Amino acid sequence: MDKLQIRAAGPLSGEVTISGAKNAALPILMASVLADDEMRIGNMPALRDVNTSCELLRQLGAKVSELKQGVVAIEPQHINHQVAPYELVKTMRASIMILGPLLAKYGQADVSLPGGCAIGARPVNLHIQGLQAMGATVTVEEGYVKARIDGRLQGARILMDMVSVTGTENLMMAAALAEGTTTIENAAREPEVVDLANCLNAMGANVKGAGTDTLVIEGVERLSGIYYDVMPDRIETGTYLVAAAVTGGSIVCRKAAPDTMDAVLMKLEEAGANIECGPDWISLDMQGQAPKAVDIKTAPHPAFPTDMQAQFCTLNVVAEGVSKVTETIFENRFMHIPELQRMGANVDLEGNTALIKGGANLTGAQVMATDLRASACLVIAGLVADGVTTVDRIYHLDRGYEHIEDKMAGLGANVVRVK
Ligand SMILES: CC(=O)N[C@H]1[C@@H](OP(=O)(O)OP(=O)(O)OC[C@H]2O[C@@H](n3ccc(=O)[nH]c3=O)[C@H](O)[C@@H]2O)O[C@H](CO)[C@@H](O)[C@@H]1O
Ligand SMILES: C=C(OP(=O)(O)O)C(=O)O
Repeated sequence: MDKLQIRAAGPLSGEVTISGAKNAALPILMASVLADDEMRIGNMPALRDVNTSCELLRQLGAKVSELKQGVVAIEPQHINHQVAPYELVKTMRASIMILGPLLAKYGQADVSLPGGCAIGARPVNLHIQGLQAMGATVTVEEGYVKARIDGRLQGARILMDMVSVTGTENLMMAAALAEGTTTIENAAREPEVVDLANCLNAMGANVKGAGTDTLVIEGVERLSGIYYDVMPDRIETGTYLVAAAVTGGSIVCRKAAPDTMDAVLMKLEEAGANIECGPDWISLDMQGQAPKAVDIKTAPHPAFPTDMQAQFCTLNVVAEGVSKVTETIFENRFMHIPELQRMGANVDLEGNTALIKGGANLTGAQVMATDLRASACLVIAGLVADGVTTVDRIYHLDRGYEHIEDKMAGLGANVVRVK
């Protein structure tokens, strides 16, 4: 199994090109099921989750091919099978987003229940309730969500109990081909939800309100295949910016989307970074200074994203001052703290809050990555630790970071993949 070995190599400097967003690419790949003809999706990141999604589409019968680097062509008209098996779903929870498109297009879908993961239980009750409100019969049998509808799904008013990103996306895709109007209240406002809505509208859908908490979707009878470029990954961008801040460095992120990153950029400025933005770039300069500790509380967009919480824990561990990091989205998203403690971090965990005393001199250790962003925060810690840090189980990282060792090396870091 691959590992990453990291040695401190001074402040990060230079430029890094940001990839397409995992969390936009995955729903857009699932949305291709809704099209009558070929979809071409560009700015597709080379990630394990993208490969898994392509494999899922192939298992359904779709023809999927990589045209050139970063462009995937999908011919959904060959789909002849509506089952998403456990073997694939267990490796990627986002597979649940095939449920809405398959049901809306074919009237049936059997999707393995994704189950929990390291960060929490992650139920899908809101996805199921929304489809039921649209007239579907949904049962859970032998670990599978089995959904059926005779004819088309019916537009409905759906009030989401909690803000759910993939729940909103699943129901938006289903509603795009439903009969009549669907209203989704308390919808997620994440930029990736907006990217999916833009893609669906380009395919011929009528989705209004994306980016607000109320979506109004007029169902249409058919959607066409189109070319669409996936938006830049704001979490990957944030990860490199935090890495630069932790090392007291100065970097530029190219092909980024600064307008999707307000909460993260505000916190980096509060930590002492000098941030400048252009239409598609962000620069960060710490002017050789160590970061200052910042309090963080995660919440749905536009507040601070849970997917950046672990990286900011590492920043706070080495920063000047004390800080409080509160996680409100997932019940178990502090699995990185014990690993950071093994490297010398000074952290007290109290329920959903980490109290962090900054200024730690970290030492390299063998650490275990338990989820995607936990892995990223350990890599960042390794950039300033004395000695060698070895991050194990990096298949988590490969789910969400394209060629992380190459991109880090481009910024002057010493990060090596060991087979
Ligand atoms: C592929 C993708 O886009 N993943 C992102 C998505 O995950 P995902 O869409 O799975 O996360 P949700 O927004 O659904 O989860 C938010 C909260 O709602 C709860 N919940 C969710 C659905 C449901 O039916 N019932 C329920 O109780 C969850 O347990 C969690 O506590 O948003 C998360 C929160 O921003 C991010 O961390 C993930 O990177
Ligand atoms: C939790 C994440 O992803 P997923 O929902 O795919 O598990 C993430 O991207 O940090």
